[in-house]
Amino acid sequence: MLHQEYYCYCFQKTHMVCVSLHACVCQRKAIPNDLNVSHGSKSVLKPSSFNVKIENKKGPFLKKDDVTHKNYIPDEESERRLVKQQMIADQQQKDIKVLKQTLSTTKAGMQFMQMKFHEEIHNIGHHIHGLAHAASGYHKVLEENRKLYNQVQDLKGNIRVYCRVRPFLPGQSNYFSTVDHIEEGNITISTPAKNGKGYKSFTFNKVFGPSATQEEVFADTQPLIRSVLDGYNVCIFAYGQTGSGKTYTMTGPRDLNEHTQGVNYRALSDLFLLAWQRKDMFRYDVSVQMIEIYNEQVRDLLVTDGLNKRLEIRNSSQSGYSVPNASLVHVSSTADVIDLMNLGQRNRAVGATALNDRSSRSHSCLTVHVQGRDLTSGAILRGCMHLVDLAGSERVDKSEVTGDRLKEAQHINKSLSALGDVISSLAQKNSHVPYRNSKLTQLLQDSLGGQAKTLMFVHISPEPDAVGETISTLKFAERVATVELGAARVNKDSTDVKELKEEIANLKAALARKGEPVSTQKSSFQSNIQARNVGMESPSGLRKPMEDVGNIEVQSNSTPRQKRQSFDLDELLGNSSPWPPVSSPCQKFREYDKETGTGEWVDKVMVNKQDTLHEVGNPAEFRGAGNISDVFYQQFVSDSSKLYPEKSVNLFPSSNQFDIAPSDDLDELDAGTSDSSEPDLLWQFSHCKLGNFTNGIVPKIQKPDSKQAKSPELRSMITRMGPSPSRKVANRAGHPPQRIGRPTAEVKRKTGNRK
Ligand SMILES: Nc1ncnc2c1ncn2[C@@H]1O[C@H](COP(=O)(O)OP(=O)(O)OP(=O)(O)O)[C@@H](O)[C@H]1O
Repeated sequence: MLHQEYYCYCFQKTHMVCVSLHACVCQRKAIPNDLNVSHGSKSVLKPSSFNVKIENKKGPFLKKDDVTHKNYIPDEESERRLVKQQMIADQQQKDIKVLKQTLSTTKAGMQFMQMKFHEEIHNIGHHIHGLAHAASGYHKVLEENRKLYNQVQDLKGNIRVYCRVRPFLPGQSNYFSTVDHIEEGNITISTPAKNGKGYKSFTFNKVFGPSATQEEVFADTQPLIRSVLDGYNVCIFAYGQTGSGKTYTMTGPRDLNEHTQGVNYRALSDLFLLAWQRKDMFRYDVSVQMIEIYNEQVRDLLVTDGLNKRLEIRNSSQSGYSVPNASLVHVSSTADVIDLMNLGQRNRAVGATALNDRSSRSHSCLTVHVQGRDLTSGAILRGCMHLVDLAGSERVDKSEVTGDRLKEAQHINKSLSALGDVISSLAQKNSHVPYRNSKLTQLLQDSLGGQAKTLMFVHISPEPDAVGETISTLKFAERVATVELGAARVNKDSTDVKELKEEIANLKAALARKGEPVSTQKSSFQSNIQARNVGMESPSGLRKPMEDVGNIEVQSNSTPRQKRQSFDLDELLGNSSPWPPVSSPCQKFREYDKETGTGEWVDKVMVNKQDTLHEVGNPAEFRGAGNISDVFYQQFVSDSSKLYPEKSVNLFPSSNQFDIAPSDDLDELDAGTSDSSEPDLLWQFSHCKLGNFTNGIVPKIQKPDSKQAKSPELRSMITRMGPSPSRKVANRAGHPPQRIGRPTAEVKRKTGNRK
């Protein structure tokens, strides 16, 4: 502003100077005539070239007489004129001086302005540079924000949602895409509207455009997958309308190569790589299951005999497995995985529809179980990863399916709508979540409502005629993104907890023994081991399903009455042999475990609740569980070789199905856990409420006698039980052995509260 004023001022000055100069020139024009007249040939003022020119111009018009005549002008007059001219000359000198001054002031002003101008240009340059810097940092900040947002979501446990847009297929090159633009986590879809075009934007954790490669997609998924090795449960599922690219993302195209491999292959390769990198710290065992849900039936995709067993989905918190009867195959290299997946893909139900010539007609799930043993602390980490390729939703009028295909489509749509209901309930934080309405939601129960890290790939097709499905798919995905699972938790067993679990397993084995005649026990055990070995050594390399190998207790034909008798402590103690070295059964188990390489797939809930154990439980009380195990051990296992191997077998999840002293609580718990909550098994064990040992772990088919848990024999036995020899040393160190019966009432109350 200041500069502008100054500039105006200078302009005015300059203008004035010009006007003055002009006046001066005009005056000067008049001078020569006067001078000539007054002095004749003696001119007072030296004629300038200008004057000369004027003179010359005027020359032809001046006559000789005029000049002569003028010589007669009186001196007075000429003097007066001379003075006047002198005055004019003086005045002009003054004006010139002023003009010179003005000129120099103007010059200075101009210089000042120039300087200011440069200064300003420089400042603007700086400013622009700053803006350019800020602009370049803007994307960095955006990226940072996205990361932070993801971290916050992780903390809240939100389901992550990545969106992927399929490119046009060959032959569709002249189609218009409905995807208007993609920016970071934003995707805008152009929709047909009454008056021209409308736009709808959606925000997700990440959006992959049509040109995104399999490698790029995996790079953003890798950290999640890697956390399986750290003991987290992970679920990645692909959702979208039929033909939108779900199988492509999860598995890859038909002509599979290193570049086109999907998330499944890359995930397992990466797990092996990481396991190898950590080999000095951890020893990992990786096993794989692959199933599909076809027309609401669960089928094993890793069968080689072509037989289709009917499989059941269980709450995995009870056994560590969602589908315990499905083949579980130990894998130790990427090549193993590729073989298995190829087998699974061959067994999968696919069919041609008008929308996809190789449409998946089932939901497939590849489950990877990882168990890591910390070589220094002995702690066990257990992670499980579901990689789910859902069948695509389809409008049967478009897919033009009939007959079997139509039936499949109806099942697919029904189960996807059940998934939608579950998501809605979770998003609204309803107390009841209808997981039971479909096999798919039962399978995903732990991943959608548990403490897993869950990622959904939502797929969309870019074709204009799919825009309706695209919008509804994206709306569903936005809803999924609002579901909070709670922060994911690591499944980690400290060595203490591991020991306690082993003792619990021993106890269960002993209880099982008590109710069986010795001959039956032996044959039962042998047949199971045989079954196991057959599974291990089968040419296909596939293991026998878990239920076949670990379910000795279930096969027990002992009656509840017989079991109840087993709790008579006097009888137990009376017949007891000396304390065996306590380490031996566990040691046996470990050796067996090493041999088979199967690992101890133990109940997830037990692990998850170990903190609770430390918080609320009296360690001495907890140790009591070991006493029971030891007592039974003495009572029934004089020949330890008969028992120990079985104990190791019992450590497998299906051993949880052992039923001895169920209570009324059981049914409630079972019902309660069926939909959303998980039983707190370890907590119950930790309080040595023997009657509760089987809570939540008995299959419904074995209807329990609820009275037994509260039998007086059992109570008295618990009350009178002393510490285990294994814990005697600890007890002697200043602590009197604590009786475990005393806190029963309190324990009962706590157990009740937790339900
Ligand atoms: N990102 C991609 N790049 C190249 N081709 C792709 C991509 N995604 C999908 N395709 C191709 O699109 C077709 C349909 O993909 P795909 O079979 O994976 O769909 P889908 O969602 O699994 O279908 P459905 O639900 O019917 O099984 C296939 O030919 C596949 O190769």
